[in-house]
Amino acid sequence: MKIALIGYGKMGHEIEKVARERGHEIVCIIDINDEEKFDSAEFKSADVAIEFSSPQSALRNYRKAFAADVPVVSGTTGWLQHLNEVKQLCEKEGKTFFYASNFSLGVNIFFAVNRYLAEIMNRFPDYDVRLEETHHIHKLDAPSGTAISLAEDILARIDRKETWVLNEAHSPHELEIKAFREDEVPGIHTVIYESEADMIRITHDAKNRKGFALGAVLAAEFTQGKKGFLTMEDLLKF
Ligand SMILES: NC(=O)C1=CN([C@@H]2O[C@H](COP(=O)(O)OP(=O)(O)OC[C@H]3O[C@@H](n4cnc5c(N)ncnc54)[C@H](O)[C@@H]3O)[C@@H](O)[C@H]2O)C=CC1
Ligand SMILES: O=C(O)C1=N[C@H](C(=O)O)C[C@H](O)C1
Repeated sequence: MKIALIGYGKMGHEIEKVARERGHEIVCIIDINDEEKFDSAEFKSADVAIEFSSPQSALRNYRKAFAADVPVVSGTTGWLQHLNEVKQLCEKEGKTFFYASNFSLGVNIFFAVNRYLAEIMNRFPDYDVRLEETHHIHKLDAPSGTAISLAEDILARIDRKETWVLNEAHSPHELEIKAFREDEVPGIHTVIYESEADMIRITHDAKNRKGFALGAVLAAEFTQGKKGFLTMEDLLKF
């Protein structure tokens, strides 16, 4: 496949490696201040663009890629206030867009375990639930996109929780998410259930960025011949 990269930072470099190992060609690399490249023949020749940039630039990049009729796979976090707009572009204008707050297989298995545990815990109100995430000090958004996905899955299943909050919860109906920033940590997410008697903790701890990058390239391969808004549930079928 011919792949364009939008955002050539930590993830862009990791994705380039995995994509080349899987036999793909990188036809165009667009980083900050490269906007004219969206109009280039190289970009327009791409079968798909993989976008990992910043919360502030993601939506503009999607629009630019769609205008060139290039499908987009994006892992950028912190832009979800525009989600409905992007879904509408897919539905009304037949664009292809694959989004995941976390592309790693391990995290998507962890999401399934989180959903199952939340279903059980809905019947046990003695347990309070909270989330913690730890990432490298360069991360621009908090809480992480992955923590928000975990929180939304919990809110959909635990009736006693109504909304998530970053930092301290002030009511039992709030689901607390604590975000820590330390050194070069690739990403740790923990869901904690605590009663007066005990504590149950489930954790996903990324050892590096390879899992995110492989998932993004698999998603790019999956977009071929497909239209609409796609997610890891479409790719992994669980
Ligand atoms: N969904 C997932 O599995 C994962 C998501 N992420 C998310 O991906 C995003 C990027 O992460 P990293 O690569 O670690 O960040 P990074 O800061 O290392 O790289 C971002 C790159 O985007 C570039 N950029 C900034 N504005 C741009 C623009 N307007 N157009 C094109 N490029 C632009 C920057 O110059 C930089 O090279 C973050 O939002 C992060 O949370 C990160 C890892 C996994
Ligand atoms: O910024 C990162 O590094 C990561 N961002 C994603 C998120 O916000 O959940 C995924 C992963 O945790 C790494």
